[in-house]
Amino acid sequence: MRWRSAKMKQQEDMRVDKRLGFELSRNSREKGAAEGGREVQTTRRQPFEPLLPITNAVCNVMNGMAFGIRYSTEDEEFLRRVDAIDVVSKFGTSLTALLFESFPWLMNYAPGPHHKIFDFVKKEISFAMEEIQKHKEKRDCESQDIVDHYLLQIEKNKGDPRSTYSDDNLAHLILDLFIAGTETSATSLHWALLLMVAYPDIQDKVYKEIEDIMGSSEAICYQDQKKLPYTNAVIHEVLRAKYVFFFGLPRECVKDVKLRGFHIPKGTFIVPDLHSVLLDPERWETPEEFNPHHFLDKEGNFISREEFLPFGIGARVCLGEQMAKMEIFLFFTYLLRKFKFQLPEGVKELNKEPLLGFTLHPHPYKICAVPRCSSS
Ligand code: HEM
Repeated sequence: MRWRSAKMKQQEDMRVDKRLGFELSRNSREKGAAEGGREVQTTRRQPFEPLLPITNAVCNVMNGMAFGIRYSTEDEEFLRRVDAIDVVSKFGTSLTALLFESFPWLMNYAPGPHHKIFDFVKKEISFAMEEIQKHKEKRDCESQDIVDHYLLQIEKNKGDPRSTYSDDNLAHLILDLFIAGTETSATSLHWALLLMVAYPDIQDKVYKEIEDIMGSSEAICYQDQKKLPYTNAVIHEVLRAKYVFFFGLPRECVKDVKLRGFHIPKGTFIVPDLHSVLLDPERWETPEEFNPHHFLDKEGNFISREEFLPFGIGARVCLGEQMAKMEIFLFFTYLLRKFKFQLPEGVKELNKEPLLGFTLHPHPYKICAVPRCSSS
């Protein structure tokens, strides 16, 4: 089966059975994200680049969700896998990958990084296959992670010739989740810390709100975002102002469509431009500025905006939207409560422009994390 059609089929599986993955118990996701936040923390006052600890933490949350395993961030196997996932994600969002999707027969002959990628993919798939096997061997336990839930579906659909549930599809589906869900969330958090350093007043307001509302001892859970309107607005504004994709995922039109007078024939490739919505000057008061007030009313209450579409919209909206929102909220609040992030001595400012690519990363930067008195 071709790469693209195989991917669609596995994601369809996820949507068909709502209990899979994102309907897993909220507790396990929250616990995972909070533990991940702890891994990002550093008590070093020395300048450090936060991307690696953030990526490790996000990757570990995914490991927990998919396989029910958590690694020590020193673990060599874990670091090898994070590296492989990073390489595959970067390839998956590159122009070479788009070319490969469009002309697979041609790309098989062309030299380029995609040949190396296949080795990484094979290793990740065989890792997933081993984990699936281990899960099968101890099937007496309660269903806890994506593999457990999916294996249950394979069993239930045994004998149905139309069923697409299989070990192979499961392994590819998990790889897709790692690719779609690691770099995106990690990049958003990378932007969030940069912006907090660039706008220390906003950082202090977030800290004050968390301290005033939550106190310093209470653990924060995802529902608390309702009690923290300013913090919630800041996170939404990070996702809007520093949107992580250069352009949306390409889609293929499956039938002739008429849209606002335009005829779009079946088979047309559509590349959505979500920046046109997220930075629309007719919709946002100060589209180019980082301004949390886009999501606050005059009384300081959080307001949802229909123009806020970083996860897309419609039938193929981001599958991990809820998980990403939860992860970013929990990591962000955990870190801002523990540390004041600031520029290293002698550094005047950070570059707020993105590096151009399919995913829009900040330029590499270093910051200091100074423990907050009440939580150190
Ligand atoms: C800040 C974080 C994230 C952003 C901004 C984001 C954004 C998006 C966007 C714009 C799409 C395309 C939607 C469309 O075509 O209409 C998408 C698709 C997808 N996302 Fe995310 N995403 C994020 C995190 C995640 C996470 C954490 C996961 C999984 C754990 C995930 C899994 C997926 C999958 C599987 C698809 C393909 C869905 C399909 O084709 O039906 N994403 N995402």
